[in-house]
Amino acid sequence: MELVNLKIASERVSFGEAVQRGLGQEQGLFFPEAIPQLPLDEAFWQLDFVGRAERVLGAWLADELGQDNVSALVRDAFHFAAPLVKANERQYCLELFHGPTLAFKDFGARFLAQCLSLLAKDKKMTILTATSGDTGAAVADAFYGIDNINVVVLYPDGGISQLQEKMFCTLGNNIKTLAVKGSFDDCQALVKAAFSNPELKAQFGLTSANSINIARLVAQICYYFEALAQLPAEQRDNAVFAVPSGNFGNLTAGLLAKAMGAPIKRFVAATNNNDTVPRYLQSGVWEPRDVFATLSNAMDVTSPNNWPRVEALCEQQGWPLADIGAEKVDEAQTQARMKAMHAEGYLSEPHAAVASEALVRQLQDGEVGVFLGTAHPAKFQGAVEEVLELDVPLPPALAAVVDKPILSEKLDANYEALAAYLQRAL
Ligand SMILES: N[C@@H](CCOP(=O)(O)O)C(=O)O
Repeated sequence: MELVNLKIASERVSFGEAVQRGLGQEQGLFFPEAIPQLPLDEAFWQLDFVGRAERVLGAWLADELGQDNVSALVRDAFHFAAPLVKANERQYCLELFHGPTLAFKDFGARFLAQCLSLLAKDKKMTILTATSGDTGAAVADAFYGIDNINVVVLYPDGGISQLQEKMFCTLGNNIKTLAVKGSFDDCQALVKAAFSNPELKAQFGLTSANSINIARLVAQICYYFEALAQLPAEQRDNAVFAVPSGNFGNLTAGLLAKAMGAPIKRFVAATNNNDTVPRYLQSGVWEPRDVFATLSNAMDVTSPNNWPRVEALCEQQGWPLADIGAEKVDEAQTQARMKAMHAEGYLSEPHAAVASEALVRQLQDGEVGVFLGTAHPAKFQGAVEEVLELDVPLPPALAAVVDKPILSEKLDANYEALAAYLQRAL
């Protein structure tokens, strides 16, 4: 697998280098030069999730890492299910929240942790990561207690749910958390600025665990094939995927699955009021606005990091960008959809409701909708209980942290403050 820096075409790296470096020069994202194809015979669809993921990731990585290593990484990373659950007559939810931190980020974060332990062995490293809610917990869980790796997570102070915060800001040990006085976009910009300083990068062995990191994305490809495998075979060619979108890593992974041959009919990028992409696809003008705080806070992102990869992939594959549907779902529409889904017998948190609403608007005759359930409803207990007027019990992973104290430090949203923190704390 050779990857090219989308900003500096002469910078080409292997998968192993890309994973350890995170981001290329001039903050360029690494992008695969060629997309491997998968033979999608009936035997492939009959495999279990882990067996299928071994094939999917083997197609990308076996040449470089060896298929035995790839299989071992997959088996250690993916030990939880991704069930496809019928939400109503025309829509299924691909529930990606049955991992240790109850969000889809567990797939990518755990696979990245496995990759780094294979590739970097005992090298001292620092994972610098920005989160709008779910990435932080998944990364913290995946790297907790690993001796040679420190994790520093930046999140918008007051911008994530209390339970999301409890999941990664109460751990201590090698997990350091910074409540930044700013938005998620500020956090992400700080992380990228740190990667752009070669001395700082070398001093601390900085790398990223956001979807900047290609290991996160290739892992996420696997569950798109899983959804198709679980659909009734006669519906497999008519599936429209609605992806709750913040940083657009999840949509990028879906497009990569399609480029590998997954028979996905089309995608709908579903955003909340932070609608930079839907506006861009309408007007052709890229115009991020100030962040808007919503119930679906993990999608409160106005400068989605992965968009250059989406554009590069569409160009590489000859797909018109306009083929990607995009829907903005506002707060009232999100709440109305949560209520409608509950009446239909499905309990949803706000992010999945945004995606389900996008399907309601976009599904055409003969199509079947799959929306991604990116987080467990209990992670948004407050919002779900208020909107649906019911009690949401906490699963054990949340009950275990709910009474623990938050250990985060506050940080001003400026680069000097972050650099000084790293010098002092690591
Ligand atoms: N929505 C994310 C924001 C970071 O996205 P990532 O996929 O690039 O890690 C979150 O929940 O933290």
